[in-house]
Amino acid sequence: MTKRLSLTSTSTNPTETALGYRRQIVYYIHFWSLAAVAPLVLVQWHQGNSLLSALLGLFCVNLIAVVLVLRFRDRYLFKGRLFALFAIASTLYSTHINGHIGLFWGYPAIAGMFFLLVLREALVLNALFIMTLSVVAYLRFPEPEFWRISFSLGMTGVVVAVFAWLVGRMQGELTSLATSDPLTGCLNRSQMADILNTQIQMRERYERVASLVLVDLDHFKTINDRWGHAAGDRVLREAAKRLQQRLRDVDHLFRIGGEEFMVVLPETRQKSAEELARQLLTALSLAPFHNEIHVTASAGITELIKGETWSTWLNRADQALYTAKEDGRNRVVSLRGSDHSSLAGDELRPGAAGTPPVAT
Ligand SMILES: Nc1nc2c(ncn2[C@@H]2O[C@H](COP(=O)(O)OP(=O)(O)OP(=O)(O)O)[C@@H](O)[C@H]2O)c(=O)[nH]1
Repeated sequence: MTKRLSLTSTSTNPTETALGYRRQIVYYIHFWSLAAVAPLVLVQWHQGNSLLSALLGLFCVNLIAVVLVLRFRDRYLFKGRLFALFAIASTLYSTHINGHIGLFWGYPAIAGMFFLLVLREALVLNALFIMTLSVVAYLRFPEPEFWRISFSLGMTGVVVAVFAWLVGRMQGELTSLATSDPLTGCLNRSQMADILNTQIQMRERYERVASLVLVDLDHFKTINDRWGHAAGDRVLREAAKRLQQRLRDVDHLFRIGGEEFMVVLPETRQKSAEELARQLLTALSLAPFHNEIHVTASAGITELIKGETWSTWLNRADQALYTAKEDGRNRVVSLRGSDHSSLAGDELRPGAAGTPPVAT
C-alpha cells in the first residue's frame, strides 16, 4: 500500500512532529518553485532560448518527482541537491544571457537552498553560487552595479544562513526538551511507544531479542518527607546518572514515573537482563546519596515474546516489579512470558553477597 504524506502533523511524538514540519517545508518549497518555474519554460522557449528552456524543463521534472515521491512514498528524493544544481545553473545561465531578469532569481534560490539542504552543504554551495554570480555580474554589468549585486547577494546569504541555523537549533532544542525528562535528562514517555515498537519489529522480522527492566526506588516518599523535596530531586538526578553509567550506548533509559525508571535492552536475553538489573540495584544501594541518604530499589524484568504488543510486554514487567515490591522490596523479580499466570508461587533466590536477590 502506498504511504501518503499528511501535511498536517497529527503525531504525538515530538521527533516525528519536527520531521513532519521539515517535510512540509521541503514539500511547499518544491511545489511553489514548480508554480514559478513552469511558465518560464514556455517564456524562454518563446524567446528562442531553447537551452535555458530545456534546463528549466529538467528543473521542473525534478520538482515534480520530489513532490510526488514525498507525497506518496514519504521519502525526500535527492535531499535538495538536484534543486540546488538546477537553480544555480539556470540562474547563472539566465543572468549571462538575459541580464537582470535572470539575476533576480538568485535571491530566492539562495533562500531555498538554506531550507532544503543540510546547513553545511547549503553554506558551501551558496558561497560558490554567490561568488560565481558575482563574476557573471562583473562581466555583464557596469562596475557600480557589480558591487551592489555582490553586496546584496552576500547580505541575503548571511541573513538567511543565520535564520536557517537558528530555526534548526531551535527545532533541535525543542525536540530534546519535549522528548526528555527535565529533571534527570532521561527519555520521557513520548518516546516509549516508538522505542518499544522498534524492538517488537526487530523481534518479528529478524528474530532479535530484547528485555525490559523496570526500576522503582523503595520508600521514596520517606526521602522527601525526611530530607525535603529538593533533596529528593537530587537523589533522582543522581540515581539516573548511576543507572546510565551501567548501560550501553544502545540501551534506552526512561523516567516513566516519579521514582520509576524503565530500561529497554536491545539484543539482551532474560538471563543477561537479570544480571544487569542486579548491578543496577547494587549501583543504587552500595553508596549513600550525598553521603547520608541510603536508597534501595526494586526491579522487574521480562524478555519480549514473539507476537506480543508493547503494552503486554510492559504489563508483564510491571507485574514483576509489583511482585518485587510485595515480596519485601530491594530485589529483582524476573518474569518469563510462560510464568505470568503462576507468578504468586515463585520462590526468592538470594543473590551474591551485597547484591539484591533475584526471584524467577
Ligand atoms: N522529589 C521528588 N519527589 C517526587 C517526584 N515525583 C514523585 N515524587 C514523590 O515520590 C513519592 C512516591 O511515593 P509512593 O508512590 O508512595 O512510592 P514510594 O514511597 O517510593 O513507595 P514504594 O514505591 O512502594 O516503595 C511521592 O512522595 C511523590 O511525591 C519528583 O519529581 N521529585
